[in-house]
Amino acid sequence: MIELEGLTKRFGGKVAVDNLSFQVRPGVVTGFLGPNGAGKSTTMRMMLDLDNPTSGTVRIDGKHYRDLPEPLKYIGALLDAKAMHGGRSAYNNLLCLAQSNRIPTSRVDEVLDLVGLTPVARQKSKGFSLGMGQRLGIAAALLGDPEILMFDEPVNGLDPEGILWIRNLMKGLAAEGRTIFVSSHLMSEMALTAEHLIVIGQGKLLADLSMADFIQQNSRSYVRMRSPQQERLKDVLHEAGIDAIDVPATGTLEINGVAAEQLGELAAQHQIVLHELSPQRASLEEAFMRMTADSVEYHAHAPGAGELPPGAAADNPARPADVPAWGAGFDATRKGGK
Ligand SMILES: Nc1ncnc2c1ncn2[C@@H]1O[C@H](COP(=O)(O)OP(=O)(O)OP(=O)(O)O)[C@@H](O)[C@H]1O
Repeated sequence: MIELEGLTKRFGGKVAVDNLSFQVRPGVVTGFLGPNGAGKSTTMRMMLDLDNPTSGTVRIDGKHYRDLPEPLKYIGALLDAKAMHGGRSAYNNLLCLAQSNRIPTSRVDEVLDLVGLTPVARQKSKGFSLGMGQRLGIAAALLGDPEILMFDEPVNGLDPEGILWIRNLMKGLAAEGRTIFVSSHLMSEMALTAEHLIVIGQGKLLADLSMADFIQQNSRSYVRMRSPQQERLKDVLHEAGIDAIDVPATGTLEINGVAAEQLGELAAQHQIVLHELSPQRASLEEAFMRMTADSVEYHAHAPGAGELPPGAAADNPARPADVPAWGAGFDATRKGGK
């Protein structure tokens, strides 16, 4: 278990982490999300005592990091895969870590095997590809067989097979009852890996909830309809008092707040042929973009480019102007702490 209480970090006048309080619980993979510059790495560094908080505390299994007798046996972390000594072999990098943390040498071969680096164990790590470097960093995190593991962007540089491997590894470690805390910008990957989410923006807590609740509360669901008798369908919907949004790009209609069953029956009553009748649920990416739209520090302003994915917020007529950017269902009282 990791517990943060009022954690704050200022760099000069800049507040990088702003009064963060949350817990990371064992037995599930907890995803850590936030736009660029939100304060994720700074938070993780303070969790590992690599940065001093301006105020607030982090406890690892109830203790401050510096009071853990052999920290690697409690918490393993992959923060920067390039932090390894390039002139040393993969084996020697891990051996040094093992010896300085009183971890049996036999564990070095075990973790090398676990991450698939045994064939290159004696090669200098400076010749490693990005993906091999990530695997070595993960091996180092696993060395002390810790109950808590933290990974900052662990799938960076990994190929699809490597991404699948780390996903299964993290899920497997969580299933063993360990605490797994992972940051990633790859929303599709996070959606497949994490069960719980902590979301921050400009250093502040925006959400602390399950993946399912996060998506449900921060995205709209709607029904998509397509018919070869589209104009007739629009008239029928209009007569029934149902608002349909025309999406010319896809030749579809989008309907909010009416069940697909009801729409299908209405079409059938009027003998309208349907080529599509599909309930839509937004992706984690859309939910994330909606929630963090107000706290993105660095916007790209390409001509004509929207800042949200298709269907989200600004270009989405379904989102009324008075709905806050984190979505209609999101409980604003959750902002800043549970
Ligand atoms: N050593 C430092 N000195 C001054 N400012 C810093 C320092 N480290 C981080 N910051 C600032 O603190 C804020 C949070 O940075 P941090 O790297 O923690 O964000 P992040 O969420 O990890 O971002 P990214 O997703 O881009 O990695 C940023 O505005 C950053 O510029």
